[in-house]
Amino acid sequence: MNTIQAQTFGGQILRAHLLGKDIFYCPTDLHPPPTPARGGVPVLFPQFGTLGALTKHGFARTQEWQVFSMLEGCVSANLLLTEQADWPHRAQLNVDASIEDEHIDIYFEVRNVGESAFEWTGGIHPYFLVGDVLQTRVEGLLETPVLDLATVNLANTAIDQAHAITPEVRLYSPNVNVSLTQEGYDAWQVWNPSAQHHLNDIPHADWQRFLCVEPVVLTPKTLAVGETWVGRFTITLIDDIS
Ligand SMILES: O=P(O)(O)OC[C@H]1O[C@H](O)[C@H](O)[C@@H](O)[C@@H]1O
Repeated sequence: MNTIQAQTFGGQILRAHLLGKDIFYCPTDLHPPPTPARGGVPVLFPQFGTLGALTKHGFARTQEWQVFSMLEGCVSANLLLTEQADWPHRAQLNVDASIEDEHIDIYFEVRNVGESAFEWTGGIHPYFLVGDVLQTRVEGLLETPVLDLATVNLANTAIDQAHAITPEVRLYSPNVNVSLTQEGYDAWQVWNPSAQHHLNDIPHADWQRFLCVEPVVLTPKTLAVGETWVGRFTITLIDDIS
């Protein structure tokens, strides 16, 4: 059965079970709030990473959202993000995810409901459960048509690369083979913390179990008052291992 599970903290999808496969890495012992949950699909807004002066990856992932599970296999999460320190704006964020047949569709919508225009970066940060990142490759990135994770020295160094956007990339791994398609974003960020990581919110060896391939907005987008931006991200299970 296809199922999808989310939590209100961060409006975060945690797990999705698609045609018998767990798609996302998510530790069983998640650190409780206010630590952002490391796993599933965090939402990053209004700042990607350290691309500005705000808190890393913005505030959305550490707020309590409203989550509605309307039907089995559908999640709708909403957050009215009000003024924060150094961010005197208001944004309505919606994440709508549905899982059907061999797809997971995730819509991320940002609407400026304040009284001033704002710039933002961000996006979504899926942790794909790959089984073994050292036997994983990503195909279809513009500058690196075949990114073979076995060759990037993850024993010593993290991979943290931004690639110009392409409509589709494919992730081939021992756990899942998926096609990733998007509209609205401007980059794919590829991240794995390597064996040398200092993350204290996952079992140490788990670095090898996931790879993040993130549809993101890295060039600041301006949203005028009342304007809405929509990003679409679709994960499709594929069978061929070429
Ligand atoms: O540890 P976090 O704050 O959740 O960030 C995890 C990672 O997110 C993104 O992939 C960034 O590109 C990385 O630089 C960052 O380390």
